[in-house]
This record gives sequence, structure tokens and C-alpha cells, in this order.
Amino acid sequence: MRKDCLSGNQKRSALGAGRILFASLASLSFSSGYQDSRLKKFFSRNGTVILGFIFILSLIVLFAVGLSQNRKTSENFKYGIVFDAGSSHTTMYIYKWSAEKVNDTGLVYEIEACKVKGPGISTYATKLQELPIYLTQCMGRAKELIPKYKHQETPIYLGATAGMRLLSLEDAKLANKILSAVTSLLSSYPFNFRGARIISGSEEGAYGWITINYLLGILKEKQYSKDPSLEKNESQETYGALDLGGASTQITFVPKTVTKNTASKLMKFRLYGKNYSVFTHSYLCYGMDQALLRKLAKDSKNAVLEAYMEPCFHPGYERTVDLHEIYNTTCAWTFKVWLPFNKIRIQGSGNFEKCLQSINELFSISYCRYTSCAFNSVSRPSVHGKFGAFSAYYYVMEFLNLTSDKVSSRDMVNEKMRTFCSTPWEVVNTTFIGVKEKYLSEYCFAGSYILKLLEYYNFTDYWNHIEFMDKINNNAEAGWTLGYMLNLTNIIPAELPPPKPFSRPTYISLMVVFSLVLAAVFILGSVLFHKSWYFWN
Ligand SMILES: Nc1ccn([C@@H]2O[C@H](COP(=O)(O)OP(=O)(O)O)[C@@H](O)[C@H]2O)c(=O)n1
Ligand SMILES: [Ca+2]
Repeated sequence: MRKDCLSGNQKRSALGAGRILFASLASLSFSSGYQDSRLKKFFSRNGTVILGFIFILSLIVLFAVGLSQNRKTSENFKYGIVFDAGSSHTTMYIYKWSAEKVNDTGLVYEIEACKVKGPGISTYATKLQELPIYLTQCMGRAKELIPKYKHQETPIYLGATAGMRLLSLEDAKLANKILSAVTSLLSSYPFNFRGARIISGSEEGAYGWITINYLLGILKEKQYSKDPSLEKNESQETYGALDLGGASTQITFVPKTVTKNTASKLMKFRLYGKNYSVFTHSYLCYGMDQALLRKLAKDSKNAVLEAYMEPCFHPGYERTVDLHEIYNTTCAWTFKVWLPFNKIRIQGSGNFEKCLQSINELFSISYCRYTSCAFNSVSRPSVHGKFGAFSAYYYVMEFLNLTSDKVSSRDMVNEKMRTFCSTPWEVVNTTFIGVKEKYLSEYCFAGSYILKLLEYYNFTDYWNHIEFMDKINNNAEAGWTLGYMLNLTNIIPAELPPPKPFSRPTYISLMVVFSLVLAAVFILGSVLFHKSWYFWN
């Protein structure tokens, strides 16, 4: 009956297709003496079921292999440790990233910021034996947080900034002693120690610039960012970086125009296939702590009977300082005068206007050899675009509740500062319980200093252009350390990585389509096979 249902042409094509698709299966089944009629019947009845079963099985295998190839390998993480040995304190940062995604989305994030107890490492020159205790707690954290089997491959760097730069200017041998002691100490841990060194002011500025633009997702289009507008705007300009430390301060940005005088101050980077010429300048002695020391040294000459009134301290606040301490520093020695006493009592008067005036004298703008200078005769292109201000800029402005989204005008900032500076110390001290006295007593000076510094940088109407930032996108703190590590571990490639052939959803969709086509071919094949089977039997 069935034979009759097929025309001559149909029979031939059915025979051809059946032969091609199942030649191997048929030869396996029948050429090996499988001529038993019961088996023939069994196969003719159940052939479709068997083929279907084989087909489903191969689909499952195919799918499982596909998924395993495409799965998220969450276990394969890498780690990096960077010590920021600042002038006032040391912090250890631990970064973590997925080994697979490193050149792809470039998502590196901070898992720890361990604050080392004690002052900056430059103060350890005469007590090197205390360094092991100094670093032990944070190194213990690193051992705890990074899986043991990853210790040997985890790089560890230490970068020292302006405190050590100053010490190196004063006594290079002492600075080297500290670095050698830190080197032998960090090498004794099971991590991959990659050096302890003093980084230059330009490096500090440039790595800070890389960090914030990397975290904001600007360096690479469609890089991870929680701000969707950043992903859409492909020609997003980079942010400038403003870093304020205790001993130095950095300004770094991509200038609109470059003059002959500023060309030598440009640092060139090629990141994700794009070239950047970044202007950066570091002002040593213009960090917050050194600026205050210089101011106290400058004003101490006004002392009468071992005391003087300080407008940048709150009324009722008093501090006694050793003249030796302020005069014997590299930053303040130019203000040295002979005084008939060794100690000086500084009494706060809380006068904001006088404080600003007094800070003015720390900036020298009288002489500029170039067409445009910020201060101290440093030739500098005009600032433009957005800036991210971090480190002490952020700590101070956050404390004063003056970060950009809350403040709309410079007048508002002035008013706030005037009120804060004139608040009696007793009130300030009892209102902000828990804030370290050193920081609390200096916020009036610090806020006023930041106002002046930004003015000398020529930021006019700057509250619209400056964002005070701490952790960016909840990923990592703004600062030079992340940029330093990204650079030394080559995490940011010079060229854009080639695009992945398929995204995960595309890959899965293709698998499904391919499987369905395969299913259709099998079903069609088995139908044709059965028809040809009946035809021949
Ligand atoms: N919570 C904090 C922590 C630090 N700071 C200040 O932030 C500055 C950090 O400077 P740093 O130690 O990184 O010094 P540099 O080596 O970068 O010049 C210091 O002036 C600290 O006093 C602050 O004002 N509030
Ligand atoms: Ca710093």
C-alpha cells in the first residue's frame, strides 16, 4: 500500500535523501549481519523514537557544552594591592577583578581600604624598627581577604607621595632607608611584591586622572557605568582631576589648546585605542597641612609676648606650637625669622575675611613669564569642562556640607564659611563629637584654603564644574592608586579589544535556532528514511 503512495520521482528523491542522511546508521545496523527480520520490524516500528531519542540527547549535550563555554566564571578573580603612603597617613587598597572580563568591561573594584594606624611613613626615618608593627594589621587583612592560592600571583605595590618627596629633598639617604626597610618587609609576605618607590607629582596627577575617568566609564565607550547618560554619549569629554593632599596638590586635565610653554608638561597616553594629551602639575608644599604650616610660620612674626591671633582658627581655640617644628620644614623655612622664644601660643579669632587675606600671601602671582599662569609662575592652559575633586577636597567639603549638589553659588559658600569660622570653638567641639580634634580645629582654615586654591586655579563660577568625589559608582575611591595599578598591570589596553563574536543572549538564541533547524532536518530525514525503508522492503 505504502509503496503505491509514492510516485517514481518521489521514490527516487526519498531514496536519495534517506541514503544520504542515514547511510552511516543503516550501514552500522545492517551491514554487520543485522538481517534478522524481528529486528527489522523493531527498527521499522521504533526507528523514529530511537532517532528522536538520539537527537534529544545530542541537543542536551550541545546545549550543555554551549552553556559551559559561555558561563560566568565567577571563581576566576584576580587581586592587586596598592599602598598609598601619603604625607599624613598610609592606606592599603585591595582591588579585585574578573580575569575573563579584564580587557572587556574593565571592571576593577575596591574590596578593601585599610587605614594604617599612625602617621605617614616619612616620620619613620628614626624608628625603622616600628615599621613591621605599622604594616602588620593591614597585611593581615590582605591575607584574610585574598584566597591563599592567589597570594603568590597577587601584585603588591607601595607608592609614596609628597611626604617622602619632601624627606628625599631634605635627606635622600634617610628616604632610601625607609624605602629599603619597607621593601624587605613587604617582600617577606607571600604576595608578588613589585616595588616600593616615591612616585613623582606628575605620576600622582596623571594616575588620579586615569582613575576617575576609568571609574566614570569615560575612557571606554560602553564600559561599566551606573550613569546611563555616560553610555549614550560616546564623545563624552574626560573629567579633569583635582587632588588635594597634606603636602602637595595636583591639577590634571586635557587642555583645549596647547601652547609652546605647556607642551612639555603634557603626558601622553593611549587608552582603549584613543590618544590623550594630559596636562598635569603638582604643587609641592601646597597640600593642606604644609599650607597651614607655612601660614603659621609666616604669621608667627606678628607674635607679641609669645602669642598671636589666628583668624583661621575658631574664637576660643588655642594651640601651642614649637617654632622649631614649623621653621625646620622644607616648605616653611623661607618664612623663618628670629624670635626670642621657642614656643608660640596661637589663639583663634575666627575672622573669615582676614583668614582669606592671610591665605592670599601663600600664593605668588606677581611674576609670570608665560601668557597664562595659575600661580607660582607655572604656565598652565585654561581650565575647561568638568572636574572631579577628591581626597582632602572631598573630606573638607563633605564635612562642611558644601559638596556641589547642595551648593549653588560661591556667595553661599562664603556665607557658610563666615558663619562656621566665627562659631566659638566650645560650640564646634561639642557639636561635632567624634571628629578628630586635629581635623575639626582646621576645617575653617581648610575650607578657606580650598576657596582660595580654586580661585588661583582660575575656576570662575566653579561650583557648576566641580564634583567633589569619594567612591565613584560605589566601585572604588577616587585617588591615584587604582590608576597606578591599572597601568602597571596593563589592565587598560592601548588598543580596543576586538569585539566578541556574539553576546551571551545572541549566542543562546543562535543555539536555539540551530537546534530547531537540526530537529527539523532529523524529523524530515526520519520520515523520508521510513518511506524509503518500506519502499525497499
Ligand atoms: N578624614 C580625613 C582624612 C584625611 N584628611 C586630610 O587629607 C590629606 C591627605 O593627604 P595625604 O596624606 O594623602 O598627603 P599627600 O602625600 O597626598 O600630600 C591630609 O591633609 C589629611 O589631613 C582629612 O582632612 N580628613
Ligand atoms: Ca594623597
